[in-house]
Amino acid sequence: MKTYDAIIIGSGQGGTPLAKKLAKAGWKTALIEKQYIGGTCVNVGCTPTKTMIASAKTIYTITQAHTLGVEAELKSVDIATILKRKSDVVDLFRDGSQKGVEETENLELLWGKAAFTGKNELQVMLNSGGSEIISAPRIIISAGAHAAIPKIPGIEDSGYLTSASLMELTEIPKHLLIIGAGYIALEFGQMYRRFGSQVTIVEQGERILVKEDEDVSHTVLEFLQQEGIRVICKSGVTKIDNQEDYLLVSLKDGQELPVSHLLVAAGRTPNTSDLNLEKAGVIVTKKGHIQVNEFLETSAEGIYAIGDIKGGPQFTHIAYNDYIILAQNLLANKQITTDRIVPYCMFTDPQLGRVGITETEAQNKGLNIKVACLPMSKVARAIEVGDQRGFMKAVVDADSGQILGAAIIAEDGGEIMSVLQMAMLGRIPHQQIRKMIFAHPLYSESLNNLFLTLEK
Ligand SMILES: Cc1cc2nc3c(=O)[nH]c(=O)nc-3n(C[C@H](O)[C@H](O)[C@H](O)COP(=O)(O)OP(=O)(O)OC[C@H]3O[C@@H](n4cnc5c(N)ncnc54)[C@H](O)[C@@H]3O)c2cc1C
Ligand SMILES: NC(=O)c1ccc[n+]([C@@H]2O[C@H](COP(=O)([O-])OP(=O)(O)OC[C@H]3O[C@@H](n4cnc5c(N)ncnc54)[C@H](O)[C@@H]3O)[C@@H](O)[C@H]2O)c1
Repeated sequence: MKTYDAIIIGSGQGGTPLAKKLAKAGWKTALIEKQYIGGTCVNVGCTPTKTMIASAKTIYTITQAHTLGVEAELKSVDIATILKRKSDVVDLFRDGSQKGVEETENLELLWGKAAFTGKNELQVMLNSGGSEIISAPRIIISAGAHAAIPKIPGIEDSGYLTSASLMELTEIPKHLLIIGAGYIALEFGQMYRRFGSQVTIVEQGERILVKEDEDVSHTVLEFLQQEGIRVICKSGVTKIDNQEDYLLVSLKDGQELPVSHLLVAAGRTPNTSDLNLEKAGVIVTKKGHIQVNEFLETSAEGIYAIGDIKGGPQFTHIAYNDYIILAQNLLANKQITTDRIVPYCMFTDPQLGRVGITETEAQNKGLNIKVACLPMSKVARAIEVGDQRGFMKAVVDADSGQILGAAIIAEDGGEIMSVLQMAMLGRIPHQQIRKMIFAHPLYSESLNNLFLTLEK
């Protein structure tokens, strides 16, 4: 049996840098990966989607060009070239990451599937054949999640797509029906609508993005509908009939929709079921996520979990930040916790940049708050570039002036949100941002005016 100082299962955006960091600190480290270096983000998540969304944005820009006095015509959408460009970018990121792993001293990359055989022991079913038993006093589980497939009669025979397989489809769907109205549904829905698909989104909740404030969810719905996307909420798919050349999708309200393709975007299931976690004494939650404390420690001593597999917000920057926390705790005996401000950005167009608490959450907690709001139609930069969709909103503590949360729906909403995130971290009150100097005429400059609304 081979022994290491640390073993990491999964080479995502937390697992890979952690493996390199521990190895560089002199720990004999093994990184186990069953498929591709880079995990979901690089191979089938953020990188390919944002690359393809750039093509969709170009289509939109062409269709809007006349409003800026430019006559332009969209001739065709070349999905083969869009997919090729996407694959090239993925390869670039993946290869770079793999090279980095292979060149790191003290780090051994094992291609295969890991499962626990004991407390500190794993069996790796090697992709090259055979298996290996390895052990370490520290094991970090970073094995991610996969698309959840709801149990719907007929779904198995429907040839349904997930976010991963849709990005391999060499045709543009005639009519794409999407189950779910979360980030994946909305990003893909808008992208494929712009590519030319008819798009219908079916959501079980009472509205899209149900965790966001109602005004946020309403504004996002509005700009999606403006592009001709149909959104059906408080509904669900009850049955799918695979007809000869189309799918007949039945909805809860009795509607029957003939569609060409089905995308399942109904959340993600943690990759815990094949890990034999019970052999190591690692407890999972009812939803199958690994239970961790604020130090990312599992119920078993010496075993940690980072990224999507542990539940909570599922973002690349969270997996990466988990690595930052754990590396310091393991290597420098620190006691850093996961108590952190969580930013995120949905890459629709306009984007939804979000950080901290929502207005509704603040109200439910009984906090003494003020809410600043500014429509993008009052933002100089938005007027100049000709895209006035969306608004900026910030929730502030009425007593201290500290920013508690923000939602920015705007062309570069994520970047503007990040400015407010920095203010939250630096504890800069809104009164100071109101008078702060920003370069004119940036979007961020309008944070002056956003907080001016609180003085009126
Ligand atoms: C379509 C899509 C778009 C997204 N866009 C964004 C975005 O724009 N921004 C953002 O922040 N987040 C985005 N996300 C979420 C983000 O991709 C994830 O939160 C992030 O990748 C999670 O990283 P992770 O390391 O926890 O898991 P993963 O990246 O999934 O890595 C887990 C790795 O473990 C490997 N593995 C699993 N089981 C085993 C095993 N038993 N043995 C060996 N290896 C194993 C897997 O092959 C995989 O490589 C998106 C997700 C999707 C699906
Ligand atoms: N820009 C980004 O950061 C980004 C982009 C894409 C994905 N992601 C991450 O990927 C994860 C997965 O995304 P997602 O959109 O699949 O999940 P999600 O959890 O964000 O949304 C799933 C939606 O599907 C609905 N749903 C579930 N089952 C359903 C059913 N049977 N019928 C109808 N509706 C149903 C849910 O009510 C929910 O609204 C997210 O947690 C997100 O963090 C992030």
